[in-house]
Amino acid sequence: MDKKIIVITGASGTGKTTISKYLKDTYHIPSVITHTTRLPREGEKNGVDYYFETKNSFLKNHYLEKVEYSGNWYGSSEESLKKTWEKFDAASIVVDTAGAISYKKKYGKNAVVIFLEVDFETVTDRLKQRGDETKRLLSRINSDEFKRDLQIPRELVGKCYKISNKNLENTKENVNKVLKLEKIK
Ligand SMILES: Nc1ncnc2c1ncn2[C@@H]1O[C@H](COP(=O)(O)OP(=O)(O)OP(=O)(O)O)[C@@H](O)[C@H]1O
Ligand SMILES: Nc1nc2c(ncn2[C@@H]2O[C@H](COP(=O)(O)O)[C@@H](O)[C@H]2O)c(=O)[nH]1
Repeated sequence: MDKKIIVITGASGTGKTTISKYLKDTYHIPSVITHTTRLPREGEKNGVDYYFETKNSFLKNHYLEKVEYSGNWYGSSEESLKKTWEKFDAASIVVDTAGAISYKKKYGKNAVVIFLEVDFETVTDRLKQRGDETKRLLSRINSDEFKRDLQIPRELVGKCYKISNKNLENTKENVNKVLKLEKIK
């Protein structure tokens, strides 16, 4: 079987991490952990949610792609994906749309891109409820990256699955359908 990377993308707060956890809990599809210079949120653990880096340590790693998002750096390594593929046929990764474009370009049909769509008001409410600190939340929802990621970028039009994440149960059903169509599960 071809190795697959399920690339979960969309604006901050659209539910990407929630869906990657669903894939892990329900289908045992592991998530590739990425690196960030952002400080951990309450409850986040190094090596589980992210590899938390300083600006200096971030620069020492080699990345397949890296981005600046709302004032912090994020990057993912090819080595982590290859290590995961040694043990599993499919893995997931949570990235912004710039990252999703990079994965699609590099892995073609082996990159199954899921774009999660939620309207601006709902996503803002969800970020508040998640406990994001007000100053950071405002700076994030006003960032160019956040606004950009509310829509599918032209590079991914016709090359990704768009799923509305209004209702989580419906979203999971739609994700199940993608896994079947792509012969992942
Ligand atoms: N369908 C849904 N209905 C209501 N709440 C949801 C739904 N999906 C996710 N959430 C909640 O919305 C919040 C944001 O979800 P999540 O952290 O998964 O988003 P994200 O896209 O990974 O965000 P970020 O890019 O900022 O890391 C979480 O508190 C999550 O529990
Ligand atoms: N292109 C990449 N985007 C990444 C990576 N790791 C996370 N992300 C995305 O950044 C924003 C902000 O994340 P947050 O955890 O601070 O809310 C979000 O869209 C993530 O999906 C990465 O390695 N590359």
